[in-house]
Amino acid sequence: MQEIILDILHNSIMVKEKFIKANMELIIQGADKIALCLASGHKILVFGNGGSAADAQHIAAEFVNRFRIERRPLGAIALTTDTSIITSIGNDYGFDEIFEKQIMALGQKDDIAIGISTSGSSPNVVRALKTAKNMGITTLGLTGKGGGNLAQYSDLLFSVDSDVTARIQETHITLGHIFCDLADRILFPEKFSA
Ligand SMILES: O=C(CO)[C@@H](O)[C@H](O)[C@H](O)[C@H](O)COP(=O)(O)O
Ligand SMILES: [Zn+2]
Repeated sequence: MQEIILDILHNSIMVKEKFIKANMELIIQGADKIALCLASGHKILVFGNGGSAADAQHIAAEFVNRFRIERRPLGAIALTTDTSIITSIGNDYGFDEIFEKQIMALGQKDDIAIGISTSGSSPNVVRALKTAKNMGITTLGLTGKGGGNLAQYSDLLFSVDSDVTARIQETHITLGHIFCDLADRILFPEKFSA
């Protein structure tokens, strides 16, 4: 058992480290886009299924409430939380449209859509990101190896080189925290000076 635990830990560290070192510039570019979007009064729309739905909510909460510094609330909405919206769209149109219709309702040009799918092939995430791109919304795809169908609709693609869902998710939430930290530093530099 101890060997298994240590193997999971080691793997989690390796996957994260490899991803971050290989994508440093891309990560900074993503944080810049997020900061610019929020500075201009636009918002982040974030969505995914299962563990990635939890990640979407976690990331939105950091922006709306706070991360590590005291600052004004920043605009972010997880499209995974309103059960009336999700069940009515799912019931009347189908599960594949639960995020897409919310993007159509809430999204505005120059917002940012963050679609999270470890396989890159969840139809509801792919459809929403495609529609967002067509609406002039900047699209960030957080995915696993290769990026699947999500890749073609992602202005910036954050593809984690692993095929283990849990390891990919662990890297995604680390990336989410890095985005929050960097966006705060770009938006509120005075709060970080000594
Ligand atoms: O958290 C986990 C597995 O770690 C699961 O709940 C997982 O998120 C679900 O199976 C999702 O439906 C997988 O979707 P996706 O990441 O391939 O888009
Ligand atoms: Zn999980």
